[in-house]
Amino acid sequence: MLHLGVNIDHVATLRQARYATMLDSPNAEPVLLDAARESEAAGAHSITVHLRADRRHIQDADVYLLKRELKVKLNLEMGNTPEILEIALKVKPDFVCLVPENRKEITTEGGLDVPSHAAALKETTTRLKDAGIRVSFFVDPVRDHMYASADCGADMVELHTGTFANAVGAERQAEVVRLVEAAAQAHDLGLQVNAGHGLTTRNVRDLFAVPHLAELNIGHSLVSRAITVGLRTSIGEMLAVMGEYPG
Ligand SMILES: CC(=O)[C@@H](O)[C@H](O)COP(=O)(O)O
Ligand SMILES: NCC(=O)COP(=O)(O)O
Repeated sequence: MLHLGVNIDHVATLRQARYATMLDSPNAEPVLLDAARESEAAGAHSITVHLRADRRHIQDADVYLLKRELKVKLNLEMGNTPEILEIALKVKPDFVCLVPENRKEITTEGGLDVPSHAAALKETTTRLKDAGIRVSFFVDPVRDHMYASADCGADMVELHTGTFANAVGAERQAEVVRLVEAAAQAHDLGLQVNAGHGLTTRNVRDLFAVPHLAELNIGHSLVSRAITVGLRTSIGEMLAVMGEYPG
């Protein structure tokens, strides 16, 4: 069964639009924990949050609160920096997904360059795994990056689907081929295969040619759709489509 990790970053984006950095201030809405609970009630298998260095959406206190209150597993996305690593080691989420981060980007623009940063990634992965945290690498569907992820000790890869989501026609088909090959390689290397970024109920069926998928992490489209139909319906619609995955 294909699992859904609901990314609630952009619930916090709306809260931060009023700079409600004091999470107990009267204008700190929407309440992130309410969104997490709605997601759980809708059938989310895990909750994903990205604690960015610039704290543009998720705040440190959110991560501690979610870890304490969630019934489902917590997946923390983070750049490989000493500051965020120390927080991860204190919070002890169930999973960490290491992602590239660029302060000026509007959203995550691609996967980690694993071969170029192998030593640093390996060291962080070891520290996280020693703390009992399963580690995922957010990667583009590139052969070398699958091998390098396994070499660094990652348990999982999350295949970056942003290029897939932005492509149309033949370009999307070409990206699907890359994702199919990368998923097969990662699986052969013993890595759990996840995917995410830019996925919607309109494009996700095109991804179903990719084998071995265990989990999709989806946020922006679910939160956007929730504005008109509510989070439970939005997540329910996605889970219904994901139920068609043949794997
Ligand atoms: C790594 C990733 O794909 C998610 O974190 C996604 O980027 C949502 O967060 P942002 O929109 O802040 O990038
Ligand atoms: N890692 C991808 C993720 O968590 C959600 O990405 P998006 O659906 O918000 O683009």
